[in-house]
Amino acid sequence: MKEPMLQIRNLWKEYDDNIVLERLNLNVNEGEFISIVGASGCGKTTFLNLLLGTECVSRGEIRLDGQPLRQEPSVERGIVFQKYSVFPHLTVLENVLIGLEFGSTQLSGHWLGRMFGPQRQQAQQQARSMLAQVGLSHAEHQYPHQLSGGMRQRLSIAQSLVKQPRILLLDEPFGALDPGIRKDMHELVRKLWQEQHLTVFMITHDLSEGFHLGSRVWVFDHPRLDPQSPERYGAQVTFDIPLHKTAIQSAQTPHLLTEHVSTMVQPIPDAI
Ligand SMILES: Nc1ncnc2c1ncn2[C@@H]1O[C@H](COP(=O)(O)OP(=O)(O)OP(=O)(O)O)[C@@H](O)[C@H]1O
Repeated sequence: MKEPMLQIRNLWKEYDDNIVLERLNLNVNEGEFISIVGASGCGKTTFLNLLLGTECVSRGEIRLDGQPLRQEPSVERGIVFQKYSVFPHLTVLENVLIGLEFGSTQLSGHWLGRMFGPQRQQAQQQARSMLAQVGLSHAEHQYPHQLSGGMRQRLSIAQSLVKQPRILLLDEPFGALDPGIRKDMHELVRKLWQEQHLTVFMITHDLSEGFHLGSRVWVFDHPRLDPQSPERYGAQVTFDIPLHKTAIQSAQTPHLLTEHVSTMVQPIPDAI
């Protein structure tokens, strides 16, 4: 049997006395789309930061392809935040290009600057193709302040995906968007997930969005809580809900989804 792409073993994350996450044991296969839901402050973003490598685990480990995950950001992992992370003084095309420039001109830890000649032409081609995929070809010379919220979020996605990561981390990516635009973005993310064979982790506060897009839903919660000392126990994944294609389709009809999910909910055995 194929080894899971990501293996999370007895993972703990603490900030001083604050235990944020405890005893996470999870496997993720390549190509899964994990929707992450849970109460505010229970450690969802912290978990994403651990996967990204901007935070270190306190105990336990994360393995990628059987090897310890590098505790620093790398091109195999891209992230999109709720707040637009684009550079305001660069055009749409330059915003996508800069990701490629950062990636390709690093030497001995120093960023040497811009690409030139054929290398730049190739990068421009790659950036334009990415902009076409997110539907922004017509806006390549515009600046971020000239774009709508949805367009800016498309740009953030293009910026992350142009480096062809295997893992895409989405931290409430659509939280600030109007419902109509969110729907368009759902279609875009679903298309990119399938076409680019990505493994996606998406935090959302919108349960229906999580069920609609995910192939699996994780619920982060505190199985143990000390009201006198809330920092004493960390959150765990208390429910791991696999959603097969039929469930994703039935997301359009919530009552069917509820019935389907109730037969598939899998409490995590060691969550107490
Ligand atoms: N760098 C840090 N230093 C100290 N404590 C931190 C740090 N980052 C997060 N925390 C703490 O970790 C806990 C979890 O925060 P986190 O942002 O991961 O929660 P969340 O579930 O993503 O919340 P929300 O849904 O509101 O975004 C909080 O108590 C927070 O104060």
